[in-house]
Amino acid sequence: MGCQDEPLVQKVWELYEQISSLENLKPSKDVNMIFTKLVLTCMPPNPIDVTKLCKKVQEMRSKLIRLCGEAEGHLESHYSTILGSYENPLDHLNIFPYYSNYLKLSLLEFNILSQHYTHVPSKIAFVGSGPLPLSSIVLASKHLTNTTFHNYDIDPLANSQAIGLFSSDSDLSQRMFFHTNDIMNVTNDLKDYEVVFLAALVGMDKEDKVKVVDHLAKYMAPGALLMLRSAHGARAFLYPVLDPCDLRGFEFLSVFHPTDEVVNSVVIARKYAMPTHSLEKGLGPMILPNKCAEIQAFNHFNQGNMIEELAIEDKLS
Ligand SMILES: C[S@@+](CC[C@H](N)C(=O)[O-])C[C@H]1O[C@@H](n2cnc3c(N)ncnc32)[C@H](O)[C@@H]1O
Repeated sequence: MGCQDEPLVQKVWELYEQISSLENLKPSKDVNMIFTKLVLTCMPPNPIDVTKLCKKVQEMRSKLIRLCGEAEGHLESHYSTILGSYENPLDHLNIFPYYSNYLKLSLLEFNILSQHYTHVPSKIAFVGSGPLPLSSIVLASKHLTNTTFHNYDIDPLANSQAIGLFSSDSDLSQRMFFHTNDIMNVTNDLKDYEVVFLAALVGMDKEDKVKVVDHLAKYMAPGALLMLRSAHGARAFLYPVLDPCDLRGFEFLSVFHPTDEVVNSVVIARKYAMPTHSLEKGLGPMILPNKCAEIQAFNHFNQGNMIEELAIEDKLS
């Protein structure tokens, strides 16, 4: 499979060259047009497996993911500034071009969470909330209306922009908290959260993202849920991909690959109830996710979207 001979790879490569030659990635007609083309080019069905691409294309992919992340940050900051100028910012969220995507993504995440968590979480952490924390806003205002959200961002400017959006909202201003910190420096506080969400742009490649997941596995409470965003098919040109075997210390529960305009795949996993070293002695449930090769995934379809769960054979008994 593909180096630059694949038509899709050629198209993405052309767009990458246009993006990397832009003067800057701040929102403008040209920037918006090129990124819209890129997102449409990567829309399913594009069953490309990016792990099988040649080295040159892999290098392009990791640069493109970083460029997309930079552009997303500028886009959020731009609209957060505009929203912050309104008297009631949260009444005008629909000025953000991808607001409807967040409505769909947050509904999807809430539904998947509800399948694995029987009661309403009281405290949630959102890691990588950004200058426009739409995931937390939509989840808190439309789905988890009694839950407190602790938003973490490494960028103080992102948090100061985000905080400015809530002052006029009597409900959310009491339930949204912001912490400026690299999540890798947050330790004991992580055990307070029943659910931790990990934004797609925390960890810009698999290696960095796995480091964050390992850190969360070390400090999250046993049994707590991790919801993270990945990508599938050609959308892996836009975001890093995490596989079940990357979730060391967690029991992989499921991954959902949307086929509509929601770009991110949604992964849910549960922190093992006991330290993984005791699991390896066969004292706990079956396979550890890091034994990838021994896990067979099976897919079943739900309204055209693909849900992957794992048929885990008992290899330790
Ligand atoms: C652009 S936002 C996207 C999230 C989006 N606003 C949402 O609601 O889903 C991603 C944010 O992750 C933050 N980030 C990246 N690495 C991080 C880290 N190690 N710790 C905390 N925040 C991080 C970036 O500063 C950025 O603001």
